Amino acid sequence: MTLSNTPAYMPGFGNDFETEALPGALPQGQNSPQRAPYGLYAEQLSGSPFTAPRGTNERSWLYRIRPSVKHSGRFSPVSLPEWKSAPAVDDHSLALGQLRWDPVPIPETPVTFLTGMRTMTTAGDVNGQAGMASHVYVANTDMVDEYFFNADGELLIVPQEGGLRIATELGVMDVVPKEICVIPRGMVFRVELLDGKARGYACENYGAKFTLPDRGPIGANCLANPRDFKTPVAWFEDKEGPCRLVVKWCGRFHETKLDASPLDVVAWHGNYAPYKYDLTTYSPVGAILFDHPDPSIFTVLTAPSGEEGTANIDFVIFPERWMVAEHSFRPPWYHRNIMSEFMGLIYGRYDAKEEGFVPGGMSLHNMMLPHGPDADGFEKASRAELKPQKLTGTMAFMFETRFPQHLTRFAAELDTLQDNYLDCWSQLKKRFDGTPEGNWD
Ligand SMILES: O=C(O)Cc1cc(O)ccc1O
Ligand SMILES: [Fe+2]
Repeated sequence: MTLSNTPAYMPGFGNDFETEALPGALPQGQNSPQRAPYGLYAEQLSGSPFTAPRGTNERSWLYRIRPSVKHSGRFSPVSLPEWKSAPAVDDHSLALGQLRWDPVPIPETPVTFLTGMRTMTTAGDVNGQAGMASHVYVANTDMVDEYFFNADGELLIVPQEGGLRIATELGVMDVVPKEICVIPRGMVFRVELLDGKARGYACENYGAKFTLPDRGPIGANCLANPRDFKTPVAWFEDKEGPCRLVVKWCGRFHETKLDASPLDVVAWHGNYAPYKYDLTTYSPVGAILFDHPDPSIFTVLTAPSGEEGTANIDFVIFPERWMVAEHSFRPPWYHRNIMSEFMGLIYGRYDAKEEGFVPGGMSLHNMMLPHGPDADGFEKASRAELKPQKLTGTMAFMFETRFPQHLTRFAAELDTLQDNYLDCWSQLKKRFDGTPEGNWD
């Protein structure tokens, strides 16, 4: 492990941060002094066009031992065959339908966060900077002398089993199950495993960055509060020796050799930075008298598409909470949706599917395909005594996108695909018998 102590963080979402790992390393009052302190090189990393409006303008100034351009020679292609990009309308013979999978097993053979990335779905178009990919990652080996950056999008990581130590150019984050993190497009990082092995989900966002949803009439508080987002303080390694930088660029992978660690940023300032967030600090707001609201009330982060109210991606959670709605069917309703829903379960049970949807598992309810509670869930909720009930031991999430999610061949042929998923609805009975009460025998 790179650090002996726990990483330190600065609170806030999208703040203009400043941090230095050595005293006086960060220039004050200007970005480009003739000679930067400690003989560091100044380098700007732009996450938005220079001319983006203030609200979406993102860049950081990095003061580093060597400029990023000092890598050896041209890039050469490498293959990471299970990491796919949109549009990837893979050749597979799985028929259209609602889908669910058990967890992807963590292999015995060595696999890192990078080589263990397995794409389940792709949506939109990586070249058009619109859409996303849903991945699972499985890992049992640290990335050693190996670094990565993704020019195609930011990466939202949702650990499900095993913690990750993510050493980025701007600092180190430990991210454990029930936490998430976001690594900006273009930022170099390496992943080590805090528990020897790891599994989780990742959403690769090709479009505009994730931001906090507006709260509208909810007001200034609740949902995800900005101060609960944590950005790491500056940290660097002055490490010489051969290493490798892998780059994802327009769906393809390339590598170049380096003779020193690229994690050599001694100080930085700006608002283009990685962050993590503890999902248990999310303050859900819901129905406190009757009915079941749309799941958008549980949005943690939203990535806008440019069309108002039509997200490129919403990252939504279903956290522990009180259920108090009177005379209401409390679980999710049956529905069909223009948006496409990829779901995962971090721990516990999901109220609409108490069986079959297991931690580490996944489901896909694609554009306009009907879904809702399984037959058991419907029966139970239709007869439940409606006293206040705490929904405990549960944390599911959804990557919901305006684009249809195309299945990869990996996902279509995965051993853990549940052949019998549709059966969960087959026992739903006809209750209509012409009487206003219906038949509840
Ligand atoms: O399909 C799902 O389980 C996710 C979901 C949950 C909810 O409470 C309402 C709508 C919805 O799509
Ligand atoms: Fe749904």
